[in-house]
Amino acid sequence: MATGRNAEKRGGGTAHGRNRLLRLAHGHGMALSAACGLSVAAALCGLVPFWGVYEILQATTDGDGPSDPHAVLGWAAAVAAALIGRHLCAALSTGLAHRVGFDILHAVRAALIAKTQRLPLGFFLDRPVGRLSHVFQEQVEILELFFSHQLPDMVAALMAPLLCLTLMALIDWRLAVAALGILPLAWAGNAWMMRGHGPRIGAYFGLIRTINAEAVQFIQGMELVRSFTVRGGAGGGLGGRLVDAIEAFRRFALEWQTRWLPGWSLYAVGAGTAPLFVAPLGLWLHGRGELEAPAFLAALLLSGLLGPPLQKVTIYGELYQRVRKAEEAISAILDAPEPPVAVSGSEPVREGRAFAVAFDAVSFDHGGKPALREVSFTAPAGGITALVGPSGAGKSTAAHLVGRFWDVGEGAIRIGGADIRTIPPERLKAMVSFVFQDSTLFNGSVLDNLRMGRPDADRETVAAAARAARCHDLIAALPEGYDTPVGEGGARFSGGERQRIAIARAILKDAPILILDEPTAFADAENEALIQEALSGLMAGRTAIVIAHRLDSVRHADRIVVMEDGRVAAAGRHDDLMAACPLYRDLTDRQAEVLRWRLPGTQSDVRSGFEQEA
Ligand SMILES: Nc1ncnc2c1ncn2[C@@H]1O[C@H](COP(=O)(O)OP(=O)(O)OP(=O)(O)O)[C@@H](O)[C@H]1O
Repeated sequence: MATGRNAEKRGGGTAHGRNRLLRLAHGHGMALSAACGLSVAAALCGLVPFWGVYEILQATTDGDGPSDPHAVLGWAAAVAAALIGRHLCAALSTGLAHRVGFDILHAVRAALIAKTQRLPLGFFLDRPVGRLSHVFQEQVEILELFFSHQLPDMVAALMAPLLCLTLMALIDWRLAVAALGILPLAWAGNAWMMRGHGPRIGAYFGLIRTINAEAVQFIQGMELVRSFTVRGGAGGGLGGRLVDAIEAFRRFALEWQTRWLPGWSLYAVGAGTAPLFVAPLGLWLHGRGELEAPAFLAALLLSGLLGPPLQKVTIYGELYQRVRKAEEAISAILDAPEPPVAVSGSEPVREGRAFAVAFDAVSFDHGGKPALREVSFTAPAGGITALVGPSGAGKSTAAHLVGRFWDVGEGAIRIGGADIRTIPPERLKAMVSFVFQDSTLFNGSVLDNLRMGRPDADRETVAAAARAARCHDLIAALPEGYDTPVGEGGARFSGGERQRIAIARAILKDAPILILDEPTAFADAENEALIQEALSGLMAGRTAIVIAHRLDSVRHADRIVVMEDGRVAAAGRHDDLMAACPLYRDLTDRQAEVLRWRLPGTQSDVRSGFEQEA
């Protein structure tokens, strides 16, 4: 059975990522420990004034005056130092933790970027952009927030109640025990609040991912949205889905808050009511002469300090669950299986200017749905091979497999005799160039975009490639020439102009194999002629696989492979196929019909196509 993308699931998993938080912290252990220690020190300093006041009261209410004036002064100084020390420690802790947080933020983003360059391109075709950008942005920031803020605060919030109880026990252990009376109520509130919390956090992130994915589609499809404003039309659909996603999130958040509130209220009341347990016992002990007034007062004040850190502990516990989910999403990318490189099993690549590309009984499924079945054909070295066939026949899938967007399920694709799975990914990347129907340009100058093909190319070489791709004049006429910014996604250029720049990029890259996916699909007549000229320059001496819907553009190809339903129906030259392949004849007839219906002047006549000398 062809396995295709299913193999990805088997090889994946997040086993390596289980302790990723710990691994991320590794190397920052000293700084993180210092940040947490300083945070605890700040909490301790916050308690010193209470203890100091207690000591001072003890010393001054004993008799006619302070029994030990030096001790009183000493405690006053300690209180003052603690007030300053508390803020100093907190500031140092924050500073240290932020350094670690931003280091980790940087390291995770760098790891994600490096990983995404090693992942097969199919990984990105299979996932919505919004979902991936949510991981790169928000979820990485959740980790940064955790290390910068939450971890030191959480440690301090856990330690503060223990310190409080210790001081109370030093005053009178019975009062400390009484303060523990808050625990049953707080525990019950916490348990109530946390019911079903794990799945809800998962649902929370799921809804945010949906909003991101819909927002990206909505903005990218704005032209469509504006053109179809009719109620229930495609535009209404895109906008409507985003509105629905936002509304679903609002409903979810409100429902979650409603469920969470009673438990939280119970917990907050429970955690904050220690004085109610301490006061009656203290009064009773004081009445029996077993507890002095200053000690009673200090214990009462200390018990009042138990509530806020305990409330923080719960909030941080909830935030920690979000951190775990974010870490899981990041790990799912970092631990995703990379295309394996087999070390043996085929001939080595036979060096040469051009390489033949051979499909050998290739089968492939898209997530269980068969897309290619035992496809075999050879694209001859240095020649043009056209893939034609009805929509959904598997042409794009076959072309993508040459670049290992996904790995074949069964069979093999060979370049120059070598199974592409044995070719190191960097080498394969250098061997194959793609030009798609609608090429993307990246924010940056025209020069930056062209140099993606060859980063070390000098300006003269870049200009020569642009001349060959018929876009030099267009670029030279721009206000800053080759240094002109292209605008977001190349917005400054028409579709046809973008295609010619993409072709110049491919000329610079100088890969021996070209995959062209209908590169003239969206061009007007004038641009189409220019793109054809540019492509002729690009294809010279290279092995080209061209996906073509318009058969007239490839009638001169060296080989035409007719695909139907994931299989090769026939292969040969135009004349042979016209004689022997009814499907090809039918496709050609239908196209001729379309050309007859074309409005006069809107499109070029049947073109010369990719000429054989190309
Ligand atoms: N990323 C994908 N995920 C799931 N199914 C896919 C994916 N890409 C293609 N398919 C399915 O695989 C089959 C072959 O699609 P493919 O795009 O390769 O055909 P095609 O001949 O290039 O079609 P077209 O001419 O319309 O572009 C179709 O049934 C299609 O729905």
